[in-house]
Amino acid sequence: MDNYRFILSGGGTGGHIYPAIAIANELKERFPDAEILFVGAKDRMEMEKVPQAGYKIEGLWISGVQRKLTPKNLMFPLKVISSLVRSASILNKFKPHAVIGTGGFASGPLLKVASVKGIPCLIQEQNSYAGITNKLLADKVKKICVAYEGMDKFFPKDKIVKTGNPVRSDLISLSENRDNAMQFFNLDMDKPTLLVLGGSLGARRINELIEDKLSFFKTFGLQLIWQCGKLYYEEYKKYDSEEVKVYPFINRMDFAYTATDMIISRSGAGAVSELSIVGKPVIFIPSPNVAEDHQTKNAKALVAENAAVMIAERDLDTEFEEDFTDLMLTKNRQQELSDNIKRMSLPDATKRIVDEIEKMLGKG
Ligand SMILES: CC(=O)N[C@H]1[C@@H](OP(=O)(O)OP(=O)(O)OC[C@H]2O[C@@H](n3ccc(=O)[nH]c3=O)[C@H](O)[C@@H]2O)O[C@H](CO)[C@@H](O)[C@@H]1O
Repeated sequence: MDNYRFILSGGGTGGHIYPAIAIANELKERFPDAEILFVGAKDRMEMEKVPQAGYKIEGLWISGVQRKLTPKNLMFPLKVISSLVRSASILNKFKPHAVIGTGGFASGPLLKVASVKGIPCLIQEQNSYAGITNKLLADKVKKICVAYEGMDKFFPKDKIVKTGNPVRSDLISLSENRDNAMQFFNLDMDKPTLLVLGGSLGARRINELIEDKLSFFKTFGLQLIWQCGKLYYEEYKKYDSEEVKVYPFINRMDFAYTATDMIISRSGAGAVSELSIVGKPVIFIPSPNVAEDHQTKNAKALVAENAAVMIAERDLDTEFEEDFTDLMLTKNRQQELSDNIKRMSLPDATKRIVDEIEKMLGKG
């Protein structure tokens, strides 16, 4: 039988959405007749990105809880009840054989109801520090696919499988050649290119840094692809020029990774997994605003293997120019970082997760 029905749920940021899309693509590859439905949160990024990837999505009325007491929080219990009812109705109608959650608040109510109904559920945790939704679901689900060691601090040991993080297949084997990629961004073939990534939503402090260093980058003859984030685009689009290409969001990450010689990036779990596969020199600037400072931990794991450079936001003013110059001028060091980061990649993560889904279905 391969006319299975699967529901994938996760979202809020790209870090939860793209793993779900990668898993869906692999399910479609193995079970071409399978029906796939996504469930996300209304008004969040997944409502746009999932249909772009060719899948149907239903949106729940749900959001995270704010740390402070706000009017939005007063609505939270209502939202949870409404989402639980809506999840039950989606599950009754679609009758999935398995449900996969990739984190973010939308996956909470859906997987909760699915597990109560006895539908086999699997969750995938991208970070070395477990997200709250996945922690709450851990007892109810059958399997938990993780990317880091030591996750039994958060989850029951017997459910954990270390698979790595799913990466979209077009990023696993970059098939585009550099000329096409440069043409796509309208860049000069003969100049070195720096890619700046602020995570799926953009990063204010990285944008401020880049704005401040534009003439510094020019001294190296660099051209830039600068993903500033949807929220910040109005502020930074004025810098878009022949040598600096400013984007709210890059849909063709395959082109972006192919075009560039050097990368400055946040160290969200997805970025780290992708950049390990891409194998180019990276300077990580972790977000200090995430739970348990997990982006710093992600980046440090690479720095410990001499596979990337990391600069904390608080050190940017004093260290950035020196570290960047060092790396730009030392080709050997660039090569060393490229080789070492590539060694840390786990390119078959998606396949391994789908193997686990098959086992849950009693196959494989
Ligand atoms: C601020 C915040 O809460 N960040 C979290 C969020 O990061 P964030 O949402 O930034 O996610 P990741 O770094 O994990 O992944 C970003 C994903 O977005 C894609 N992308 C990004 C920019 C762009 O222009 N185009 C594009 O397609 C990347 O290719 C990648 O697939 O989820 C991660 C995974 O749970 C966490 O580790 C991060 O700490």
